Amino acid sequence: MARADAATPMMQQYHRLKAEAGDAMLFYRMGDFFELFFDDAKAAAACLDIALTKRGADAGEPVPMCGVPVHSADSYLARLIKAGHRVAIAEQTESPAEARRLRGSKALVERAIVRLVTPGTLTEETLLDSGSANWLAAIGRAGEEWGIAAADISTGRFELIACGPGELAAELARLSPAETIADGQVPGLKCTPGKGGFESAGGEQALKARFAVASLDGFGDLTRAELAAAGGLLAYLDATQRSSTAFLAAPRRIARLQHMAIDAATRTSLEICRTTDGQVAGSLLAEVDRCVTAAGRRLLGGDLSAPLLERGAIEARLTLVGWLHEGALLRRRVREALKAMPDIGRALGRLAAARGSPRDLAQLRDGLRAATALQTELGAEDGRPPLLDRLLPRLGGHDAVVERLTAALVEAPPLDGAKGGYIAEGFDPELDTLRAASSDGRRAIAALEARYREATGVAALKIRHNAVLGYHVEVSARHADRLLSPDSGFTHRQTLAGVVRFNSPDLHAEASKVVEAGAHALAAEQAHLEELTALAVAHGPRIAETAEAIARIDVAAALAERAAEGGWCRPQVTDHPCLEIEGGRHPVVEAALGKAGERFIANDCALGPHDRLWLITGPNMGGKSTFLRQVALIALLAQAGSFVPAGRAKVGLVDRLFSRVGASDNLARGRSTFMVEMVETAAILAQATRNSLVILDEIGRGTSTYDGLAIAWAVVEAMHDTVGARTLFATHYHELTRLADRLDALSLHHVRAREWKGDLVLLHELADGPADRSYGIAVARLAGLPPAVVARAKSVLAKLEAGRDATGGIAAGLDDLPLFAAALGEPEPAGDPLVEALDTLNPDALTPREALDALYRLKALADGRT
Ligand SMILES: Nc1ncnc2c1ncn2[C@@H]1O[C@H](COP(=O)(O)OP(=O)(O)OP(=O)(O)O)[C@@H](O)[C@H]1O
Repeated sequence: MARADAATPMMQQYHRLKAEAGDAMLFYRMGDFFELFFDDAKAAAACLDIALTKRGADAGEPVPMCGVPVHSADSYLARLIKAGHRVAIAEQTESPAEARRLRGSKALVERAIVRLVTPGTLTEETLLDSGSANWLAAIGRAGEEWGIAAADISTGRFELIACGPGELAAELARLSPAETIADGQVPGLKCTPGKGGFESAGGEQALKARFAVASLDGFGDLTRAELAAAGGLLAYLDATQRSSTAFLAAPRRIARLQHMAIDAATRTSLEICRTTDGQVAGSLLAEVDRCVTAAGRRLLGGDLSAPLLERGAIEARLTLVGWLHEGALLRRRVREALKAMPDIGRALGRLAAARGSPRDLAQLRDGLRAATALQTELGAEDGRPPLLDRLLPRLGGHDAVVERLTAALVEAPPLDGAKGGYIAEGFDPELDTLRAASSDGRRAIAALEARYREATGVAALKIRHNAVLGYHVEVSARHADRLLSPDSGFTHRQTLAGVVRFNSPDLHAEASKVVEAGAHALAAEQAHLEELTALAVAHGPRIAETAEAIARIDVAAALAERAAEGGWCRPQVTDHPCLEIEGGRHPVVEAALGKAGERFIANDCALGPHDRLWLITGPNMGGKSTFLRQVALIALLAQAGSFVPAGRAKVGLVDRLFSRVGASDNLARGRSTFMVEMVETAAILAQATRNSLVILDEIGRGTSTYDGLAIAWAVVEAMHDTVGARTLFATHYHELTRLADRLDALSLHHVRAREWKGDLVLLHELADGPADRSYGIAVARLAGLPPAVVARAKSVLAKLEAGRDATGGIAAGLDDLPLFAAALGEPEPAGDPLVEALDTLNPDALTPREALDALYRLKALADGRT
């Protein structure tokens, strides 16, 4: 392609492969580089910040091109995948020498796409985050039923989930897949098109073939939608992996209603595994995580994303955490042992995907050996919890594999198998002979060097080796003459600045022996590598079980550690819909305050059938949001099987958790946030049950005062009367506190504040009853609003309050409303001009200057009225 050659055979081959790659970028292997052409080159050069060049021509136009070296391709791949690209890898499937031998001197090397790299089908360490699972999710459908097949081929986990139309989004939110595929569009979801196979009969066949079973009964009673999803998943894995088979353990069926339902908005709002801006740091996961293994970290993320619903399973986890919590010494020993364990789950994933290295085998050897040692150690402990007794057998049973790997491998094998040197001495006598021959040869060459030095009298003569010349004699240019004479026995090979290189018959003979023995030794090692890999993969399902058991023990020990560190308590879990927390704290806020040397104020909460809705008022910055979230997080932690940041906690099982924050807190999202808020509130009213926990933070404040109050009012009534879920409702609408007179199971609470010498002191302490006043102006002053404005606002407020008292306030008359009266839909009474003027103001949209003007206008209005 170096010259103007319209459709060279190579370009034809490129276009054919590119057509096959479809919308994926094509990495076209040329020697030591992967080259990209045309639009791929432009996009990749921009994304990777590498040089875009032009080369040759295609159809008369120069071809844009860029390339990445093969040896560092992984890091470039990682960046492209992160940026949302998919990449097809076209490898040379024969060597140039073979091509020439078969099809003549100008023959083009054959190439084929060996793999499609997509976000959900990665196995390389460098492309993956060690601390989180990497799910590929396929969505199947049969009538009204939906199914999800999810695989993490980096560890072989495989889940099947049946769900109804309304549950799909929440299940996917739990998995948070790196890639979601479907056959066509799924409303409300971003999916990549799959590679076909999304139908139940084919899916059933594919599953049977994959796991070599005659019947799928052993996997549970799979729905047609699940089978269709599995079909699509397996077809996609085959299409992307091509030259190798992705590792999958037998599918695990995730039963419907096995987990607390948490929708995507709630996950975001509670910042469970990531903060609102996508970081792990600052999330609940980061604050809880004391795992010492990457597998433990992945499992903990999964646990917090999917709290359990079954009391027995939760208690089993809590008992194990409790046991390790009490046994501080044992916990330390266990954690020390775990810390040294390699990530055998991912090592196995790489080996199974035929991308493993000798080091991965050594990791299995060391990891499995350590697992057996841990089994013995824990097996000797008294009073083991039942969950541990179920885990222990899974840690062992690897003796034969470990023995074989121990005999076969050197202690610390290289990451790259290409150069050999990983099979231990004494494992294979033939290999040892070949190695001896090669090292004899190298010794002979060393002897030859000494002999040549003597014969030529050139003390600085050296025998060197490089990839182009192989073994050769090298002398400095000054001494070259002695070797250049025709009868010297040396043949000239190369002259460089300063040095001249030669060959000789003796050297050639010895070198051939070395090279030949070396090549045979390498081939022998390669054969062993393949055989050992096959052995490990055949043993794979058992290894995957061990990896999971290790992760479970790590998570339990980590949670015990976290509890000990923070003085957390074991929650009591009950089926009764209550939520009693004494001395509860928000783990993330507490840690942040702790770093700044400040103390977190613990608060209590007591929700039950007769007091299920708490209406919380109090000043801005008073700690309302923090309190709401800490209660939700404590319930979530408890059901995930963790101790909780409280002095005492009793948690009635929560089937669904909802958290919503009023629109004005989310202005950054830039959509009609009030609309979003209302849609989400509607979803809660439709989905929450008596066993749910709902936290609503300033719902209704994204619109005008009257509308907002009216909506908040109606939502509180509906939560109380119809839904009956345990609810915490934080609001600035003091008018809502009147609802307490009418709604039996509603109680009033406030975060305390005090004005001291004219300054506002926020106590962050929850107390019974409504807040006495709103302190908005005091907070504004705290925030540094100019004294003149603060003073002016105070006098406006005084007037407003006087007006309000005279008319009965903006909620006047609501007391007489029958519940859900149609009257709520009627227009508001012709209002006070002052209130109406206030109503038209949107503080978020005002500049300070406009705000001041507005205050003057309001004041003028008020003056006119009195
Ligand atoms: N229990 C507590 N102990 C100590 N500090 C707290 C506590 N709760 C909250 N805070 C501090 O107060 C800040 C504000 O809390 P939060 O956002 O919960 O207030 P808010 O009442 O919801 O305010 P707004 O009404 O303006 O949204 C927090 O960032 C934290 O620093």
